[in-house]
Amino acid sequence: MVKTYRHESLLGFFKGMSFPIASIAVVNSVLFGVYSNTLLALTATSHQERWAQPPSYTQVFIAGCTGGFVQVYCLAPFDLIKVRLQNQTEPRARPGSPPPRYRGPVHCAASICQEEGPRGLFRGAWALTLRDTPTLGIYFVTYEWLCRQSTPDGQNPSSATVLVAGGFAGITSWAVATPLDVIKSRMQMAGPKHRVYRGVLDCMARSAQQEGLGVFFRGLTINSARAFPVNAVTFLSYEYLLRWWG
Ligand SMILES: CN(C)C(=N)NCCC[C@H](N)C(=O)O
Repeated sequence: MVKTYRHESLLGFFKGMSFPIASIAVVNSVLFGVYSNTLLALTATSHQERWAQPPSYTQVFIAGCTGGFVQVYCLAPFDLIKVRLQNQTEPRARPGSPPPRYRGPVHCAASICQEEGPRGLFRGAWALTLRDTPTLGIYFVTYEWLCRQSTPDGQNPSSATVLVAGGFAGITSWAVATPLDVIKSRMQMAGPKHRVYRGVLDCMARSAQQEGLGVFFRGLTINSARAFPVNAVTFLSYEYLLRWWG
């Protein structure tokens, strides 16, 4: 934090923020929409009946994995641009200094398309699929399990339960996802001119060889600190929106 502040001022902390904001509504709608509809197809019970006739954990896991798999293809380009902008550490342009490689999200997207072709926007998508498919299964199972543990059978969980269960589901999912998150970000940073890795396994092996196993847990603390409030609010919004409109 200190280094980022000294080098890039407060603005350094907000780098790459506009794209995640634009994308989060779309990505979460796809994730929760596919999850709910898969659960509906598997159990034939609506969201209102879900706490009275709870689905099995296997059904929740399959629905979560399906949601995770589908949302990757909306998330991949936004995530790539975020990672490229966040890793660009030049101070803000001063008169006379060379401009940064990417001037903003739109310029970043256009440069990637120009230099790497439109498929370049999906660089790292395979690693993202490996990260998100099982992780989102675990995410929804953790949430369901925590809600059921602290709610009498057949009743809707309280808001406090939803907040705590959502927060811990977020932390658990990031604990599981962090090793592949590290690999995914490394693969996204490699361009066609600097293709550093031959694939996910090569990236894993070389990162572990060069930096030790600790490399797979980089960012875990900050991801977990962020995950609790973000996912508490995400699940509370999901539950209430479906109760009102579902
Ligand atoms: C890769 N992982 C850990 C997940 N996709 N976890 C589910 C939570 C997603 C939520 N939008 C967040 O950013 O925390």
